[in-house]
Amino acid sequence: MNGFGVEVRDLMARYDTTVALDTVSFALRPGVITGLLGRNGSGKTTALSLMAAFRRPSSGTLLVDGEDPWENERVMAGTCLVRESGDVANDQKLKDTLDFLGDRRPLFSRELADSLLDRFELDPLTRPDRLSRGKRSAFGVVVGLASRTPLTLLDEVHLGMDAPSRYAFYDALLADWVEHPRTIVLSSHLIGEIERLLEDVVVLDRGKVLTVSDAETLRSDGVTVTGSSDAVELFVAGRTVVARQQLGRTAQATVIGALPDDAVRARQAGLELGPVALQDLFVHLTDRPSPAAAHTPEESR
Ligand SMILES: Nc1ncnc2c1ncn2[C@@H]1O[C@H](COP(=O)(O)OP(=O)(O)OP(=O)(O)O)[C@@H](O)[C@H]1O
Repeated sequence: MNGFGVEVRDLMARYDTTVALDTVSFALRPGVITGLLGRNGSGKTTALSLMAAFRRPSSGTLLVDGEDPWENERVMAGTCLVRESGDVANDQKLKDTLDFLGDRRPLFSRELADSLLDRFELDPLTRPDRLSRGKRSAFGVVVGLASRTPLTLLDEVHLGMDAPSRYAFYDALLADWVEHPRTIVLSSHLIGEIERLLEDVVVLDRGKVLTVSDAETLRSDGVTVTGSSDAVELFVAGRTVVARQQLGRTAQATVIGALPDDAVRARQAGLELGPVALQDLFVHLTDRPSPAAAHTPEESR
């Protein structure tokens, strides 16, 4: 399998008095696209910065391709972290940055970079500080994908990009990963948009690991039930419903905790079962009801 694996054991990261990661353990499978998900401040950027050796852990073990990444030339040359800011020299022409990366990164593809510049309508002779926010993000995407590093870490890189550009990014990422498999970590709040790309998922919450799973197993924990409102309500009575939708007389409810006889019961009731959106599961997993709201019945969304 191509790509670097990552092993994280009892990892702690502190900023003065703030504990950003609290004895966190998980592994990233080599050659797999993993979603690193979590609410604001859950520790995603910190975790990615540690993997890219931008920071040192306070304690614990972090291995990238079996080695400590800190000041490790081989591992650092094989790792590319692109953050929301783009992580590129602002005062250099895009073309010069790409020339520099082409010299420095052995697997860098200038052909891919040029085709992505075209796709995102980026002028190679301009500089990042003259670009709009979305175009600057798009250039971060160009750098991240064209580097083809064995470990590619993309931290909210799509911020500011409009929907057509984001979808072009997702398509390009998937197409290039299929041709050149490598380990890619995607951090994003737009879970609905990226979920089709993700094979594995790590969910962080307040500096702790909430879930580590392959996306399919995670999804199989829930089910959507669609049909006439009354039948749906009867089916989900007493169960954990995390989302509801209503279209005329047809209702859809998303239930967590699939039961073995769900398929039979649904057929008998004339209901259709379907897969759960990762976004709904994520909201459920990371939900923190306020004390006042904890006793109110579940509301329709
Ligand atoms: N430079 C810093 N100095 C002090 N505290 C920091 C610093 N960077 C992050 N933190 C704190 O560490 C915790 C984790 O932050 P981090 O940026 O890793 O979260 P995140 O999941 O990437 O958040 P977001 O989704 O909002 O980008 C937060 O409590 C944050 O306030």
